[in-house]
Amino acid sequence: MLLQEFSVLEKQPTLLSSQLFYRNSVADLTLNRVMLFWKRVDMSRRHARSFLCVSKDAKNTFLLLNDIIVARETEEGGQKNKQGGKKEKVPLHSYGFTVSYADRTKHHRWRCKALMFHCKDKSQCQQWVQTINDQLSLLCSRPKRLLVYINPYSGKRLGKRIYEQRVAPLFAQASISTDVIVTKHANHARDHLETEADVEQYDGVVCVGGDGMFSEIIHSLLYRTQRVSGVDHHQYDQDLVPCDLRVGIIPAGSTDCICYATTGTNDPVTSALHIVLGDSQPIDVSSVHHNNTFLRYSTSLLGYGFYGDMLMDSERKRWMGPARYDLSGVKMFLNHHYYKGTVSFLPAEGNLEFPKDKMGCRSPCHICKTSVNRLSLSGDQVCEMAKEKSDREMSDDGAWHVIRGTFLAINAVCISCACPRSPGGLSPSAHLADGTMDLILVHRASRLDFLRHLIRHTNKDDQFNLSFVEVHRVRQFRFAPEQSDVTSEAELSECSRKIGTAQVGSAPTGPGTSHSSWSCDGEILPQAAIQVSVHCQLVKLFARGIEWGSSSTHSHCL
Ligand SMILES: Nc1ncnc2c1ncn2[C@@H]1O[C@H](COP(=O)(O)OP(=O)(O)OP(=O)(O)O)[C@@H](O)[C@H]1O
Ligand SMILES: CCCCCCCCCCCCC/C=C/[C@@H](O)[C@H](CO)NC(C)=O
Ligand SMILES: [Ca+2]
Repeated sequence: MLLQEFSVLEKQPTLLSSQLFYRNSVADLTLNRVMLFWKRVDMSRRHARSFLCVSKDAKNTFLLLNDIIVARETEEGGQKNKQGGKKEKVPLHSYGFTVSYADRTKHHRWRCKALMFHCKDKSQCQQWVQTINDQLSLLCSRPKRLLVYINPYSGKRLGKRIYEQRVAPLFAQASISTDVIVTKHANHARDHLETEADVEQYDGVVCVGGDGMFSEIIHSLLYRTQRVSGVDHHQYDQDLVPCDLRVGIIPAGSTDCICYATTGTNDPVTSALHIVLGDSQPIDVSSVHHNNTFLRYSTSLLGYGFYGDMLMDSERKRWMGPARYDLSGVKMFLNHHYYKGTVSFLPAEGNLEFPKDKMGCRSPCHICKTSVNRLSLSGDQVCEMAKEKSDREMSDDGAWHVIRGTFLAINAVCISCACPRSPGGLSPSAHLADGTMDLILVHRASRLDFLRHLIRHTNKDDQFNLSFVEVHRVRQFRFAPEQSDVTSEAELSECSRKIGTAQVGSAPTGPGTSHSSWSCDGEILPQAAIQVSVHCQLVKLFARGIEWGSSSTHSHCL
């Protein structure tokens, strides 16, 4: 924070101010509506001198109220600090209080830290604790009650331990009450949330697991929201109603790309702190239809060809944990299958950036801020947008682009899909909440070229700057696989066995057949012919997007 900004915030009306002890020195501590700040007093001078003006180490002189978790009275004789440090000496007074706060550390990770102040008597100490906590209770975006689902089999099967050891203590510290359900089978969370849970009593739902668990949660929340609002999600062109309840993700899965792309890391403590502080980040969701039947929602990767085949192969290796993706990835790379089909898409119009621009989505993102959710618009604005939409569709073939080709991969992402394996993600400059998705078409190419493309996901080179790769920012797309005349009964029954849901008459999909299958956030879709439409800001997360800079940026440093 700049000194000028600090000076503005400092001038807010004072709520409480006293002289007390901080780090064995006398300090003037002040609380106003936006921050807690302190100035060390130089006792050797007649007039108190501001620590801010004289110290070379001007760190830790203020905390924004938004970053404070809680204030508590400290036990007599000092308290071990949270990082396992030494007991702080209590020099003159045995009464003290601790202020816990969220501190930004390297690589977008946050940690819970604590500051200790010592008071002259117990009543002063109590007054400080009470006043700080009263102010915190006015921050109404902070959750008080959460419903938590833990998938004990996600990723390396550490979900339960991660929650109990690293997350639950933070929730307890912030006085958040929780109902915790450890799932017993796939879709347990989805069914419970949809039919049994009394969602009205919660301020949010937390899933401990990976992208698949997040997908379960948002499916039930979105089903419920559309049902309550009388919206039929089977209608492809229907505007969907956004879900009010926020979702928190404690990463414990194999990919964790929703968490990584919305917080900048896959760190459980960071996610827990975003939840505790009540952050809110909307994200786009796409709906996938086959004819006029709704299939699924997607927030991360909708992938046909390479990723679809890889996902289908990796499902049989789930017991291997995250390594299953590496093995299946290598296998599919060596198989080098390509698939014929026709992709049609409606490009995103308006004042938008493009996927090849180097500007990513960084918080606070002006692109996402100005991309409004339809339901937050006035009646006139809705009419205007509806007219634009119908004009666009009337001029139909002019607006829709059609590409017939042979593809190694077709990927559609609403967000960057950054994850530990690919820190930039499948589309590094995709926006979290701009109402568009990036459609990446990887045309037939040699193995070596495809390898170059894949490797560029893992480094800073541009994976789109290759002649066989094209990328478009779109609002809708359709895919039709080329009809195969080699479909045999054996292929059909193999397909039904693999996905369990194949309809009689649908073409077989997957490696070794003429059609691939779509992986939709880790689930295999039963049909290859799909229509996809993006819905702007349909779901909200306890996150704040990726902030500028990856190194330590203490909010309390001047
Ligand atoms: N108790 C359970 N037993 C078996 N499967 C479960 C259980 N609970 C949830 N699932 C299913 O497990 C699937 C995968 O879980 P999850 O996404 O948490 O982990 P992952 O696949 O390791 O991670 P990622 O999706 O990030 O790659 C989910 O789609 C979910 O439906
Ligand atoms: C030879 C090196 C190749 C490295 C290629 C790395 C590319 C990794 C990109 C992964 C993006 C993952 C997007 C997220 C998808 C999830 O929905 C899904 C289910 O969890 N996970 C996967 C792996 O499909
Ligand atoms: Ca988007």
